Amino acid sequence: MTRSQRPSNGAAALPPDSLAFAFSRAATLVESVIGGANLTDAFEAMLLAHPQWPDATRGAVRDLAWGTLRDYGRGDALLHQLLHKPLPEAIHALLLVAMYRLDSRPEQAHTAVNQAVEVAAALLPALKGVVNGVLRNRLRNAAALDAEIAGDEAARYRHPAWWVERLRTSFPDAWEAALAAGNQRPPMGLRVNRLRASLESVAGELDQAGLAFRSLVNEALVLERPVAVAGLPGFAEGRVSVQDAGAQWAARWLDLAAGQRVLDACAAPGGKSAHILETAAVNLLALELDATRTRRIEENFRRLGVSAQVRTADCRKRAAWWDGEPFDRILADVPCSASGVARRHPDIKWLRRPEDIARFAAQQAEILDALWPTLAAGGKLLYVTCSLFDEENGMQIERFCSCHPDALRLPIDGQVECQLLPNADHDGFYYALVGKHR
Ligand SMILES: C[S@@+](CC[C@H](N)C(=O)[O-])C[C@H]1O[C@@H](n2cnc3c(N)ncnc32)[C@H](O)[C@@H]1O
Repeated sequence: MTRSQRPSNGAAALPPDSLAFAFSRAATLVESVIGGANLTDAFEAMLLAHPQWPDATRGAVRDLAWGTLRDYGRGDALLHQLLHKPLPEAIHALLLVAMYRLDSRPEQAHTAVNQAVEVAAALLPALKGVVNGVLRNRLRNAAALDAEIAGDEAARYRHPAWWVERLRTSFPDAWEAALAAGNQRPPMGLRVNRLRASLESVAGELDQAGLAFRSLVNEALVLERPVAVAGLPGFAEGRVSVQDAGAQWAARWLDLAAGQRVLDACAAPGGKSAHILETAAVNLLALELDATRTRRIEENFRRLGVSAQVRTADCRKRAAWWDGEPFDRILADVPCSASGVARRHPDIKWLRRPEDIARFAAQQAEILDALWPTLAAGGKLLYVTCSLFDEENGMQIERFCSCHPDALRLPIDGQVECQLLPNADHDGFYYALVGKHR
């Protein structure tokens, strides 16, 4: 980068309530993710450094960064057509954000171009003409450019080509709908804490607050429009929690009864553990590898008025946490590719590599094999991922059952297994239930 191409700190001088300011901050996040950073961590660090930002600024930066990264496959392909030589990373990221805005708010196209040029003027004045030219070119030649990238799968489906191929193979009738749903903003699911409220009373509170919702068969509620948690009636008092509707099957399918010994082996932030405790008076041990995340389980339990033994431990190292008493139920909600929740974490789509999936699968196999001896004869283990990839799901459980002759596949809702694909109601999850022979 030459001296005139080095970003100045001029973006700090942009008015904080302007679209230009939101563009510049969203572009910083996008640039970090392209460089390999985790989007949520980068955003949290940004907010920590700028506690004075009003909610509207935080929201605008978040919407632009998340939206740009959901659409990154398309933006990247378009820039490939529009640029003749590489630009500094900050300007490249700014163009991606501005192009996302052009697509999502076409009625404000000219404002978007002007605001992006202002950011460039503040960052790298020598390149403001380039930013202006690229964006105007995009607007002028929209149809031709769209035709040019029509054959590019990552652009068309806004997911990496290898990801598209895996879904096409696994779900010949549903892959396109799953990818399309994966590009939408995620729904906001709610769980009612039956120890403190009824479905009817929470429905009444939501009505009173003017929050429209729908109820699903598993008694999860889905808001028609997501709101900030602070604006959710009953949240602070522990009557209601935010939990995706797809995650609310775990407590049901575990077939819980009072007095059972239950293990949640990978528990943080504690959503499914809390649901278990709200469902039946069981004796629960919640394990979590990461001590910071263990604290989130404890905070959630306090808010909801439930209690259990919570420990920071690696569930694969049994000697460190198991007292030798078998469990009647085990929930193994294992770490995974998170490909079923990529619309909540769009950086995942672009940071994961195909070879990462085998690494997750190996880790999941280790966890399953380590937990199996702790399950009582006649007990049940529910295996859960938020993945759409067979290696982490059906293939994993088939491998497990073929290695453990005392393992027996049990039906879930009359099916061998349950693969939920992302849709308007819930994220993507996989469930399999395994029993142990008596
Ligand atoms: C999918 S998340 C669990 C979500 C949680 N069950 C819920 O519903 O709120 C997986 C969790 O497992 C933890 N984890 C990963 N490896 C682990 C291990 N070997 N032992 C215990 N926890 C582990 C991760 O830190 C992460 O918090």
